Amino acid sequence: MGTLIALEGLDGAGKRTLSNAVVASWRADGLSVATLAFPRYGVSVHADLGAEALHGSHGDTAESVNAMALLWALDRRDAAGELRELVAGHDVVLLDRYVASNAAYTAARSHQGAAGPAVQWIEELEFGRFDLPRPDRQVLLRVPVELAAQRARDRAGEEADRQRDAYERDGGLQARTGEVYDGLAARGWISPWTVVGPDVDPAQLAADVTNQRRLPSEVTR
Ligand SMILES: Nc1ncnc2c1ncn2[C@@H]1O[C@H](COP(=O)(O)OP(=O)(O)O)[C@@H](O)[C@H]1O
Ligand SMILES: Cc1cn([C@H]2C[C@H](O)[C@@H](COP(=O)(O)OP(=O)(O)O)O2)c(=O)[nH]c1=O
Repeated sequence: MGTLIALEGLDGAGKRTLSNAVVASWRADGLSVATLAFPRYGVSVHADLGAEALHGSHGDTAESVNAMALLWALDRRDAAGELRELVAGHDVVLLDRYVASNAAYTAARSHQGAAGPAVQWIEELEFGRFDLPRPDRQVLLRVPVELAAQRARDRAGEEADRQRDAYERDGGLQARTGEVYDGLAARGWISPWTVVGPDVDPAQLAADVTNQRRLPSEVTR
């Protein structure tokens, strides 16, 4: 059994970039690592419908906080079996966004905090009803909202398939989402959190999060 780690943060925070560097560091240390990014665009019809809604399709779907959350949650539900297999077969599984993304964005869209009913609903839906594996640790890449927004704008300019969606254009939503993430980390929602900033050293983070929970393969060695 490996360690399941979820990387969380705002749009444009640098999750994908940090994830690549942390994975490279683990692999250099000889660990077997698997990665999965949510939403699983091009794999899950639910994820694709969600993205299309965020870019203006499917009528009023994107206006519904709960409809959007259900689409992202259904994507993960379909991945539950694969996730369990990945955890069984690797030392570390790193997820680029996981259930906390739904908790943070859903609460923020509902103008609620980290201890409010939206977060509770997501917890019961995804970890309860859908029985998704709980992450052993969650890492919050905490960057100033303006820096994340600037990076999302830059990326939209550089990559034709990364045009900013309705959430990314909503600065107020991003700021509230950042506050909910802070609250989730402070509460230790679901599992312990590690909070890092934009200047984090990926190799240090890689070492820290795997040392904080000794890998089962080390325990049996
Ligand atoms: N540490 C960093 N310093 C400078 N630019 C960065 C850094 N991390 C990411 N970026 C840039 O910011 C943009 C968003 O990063 P990305 O990793 O795609 O974010 P996310 O996955 O959180 O949305 C990309 O254009 C990326 O090249
Ligand atoms: C995975 C996930 C994402 N989201 C949000 C975060 C983003 O604003 C948006 C799309 O996810 P994102 O990872 O940012 O996709 P992209 O690479 O296309 O920018 O959906 C949720 O609200 N709940 C979720 O469960």
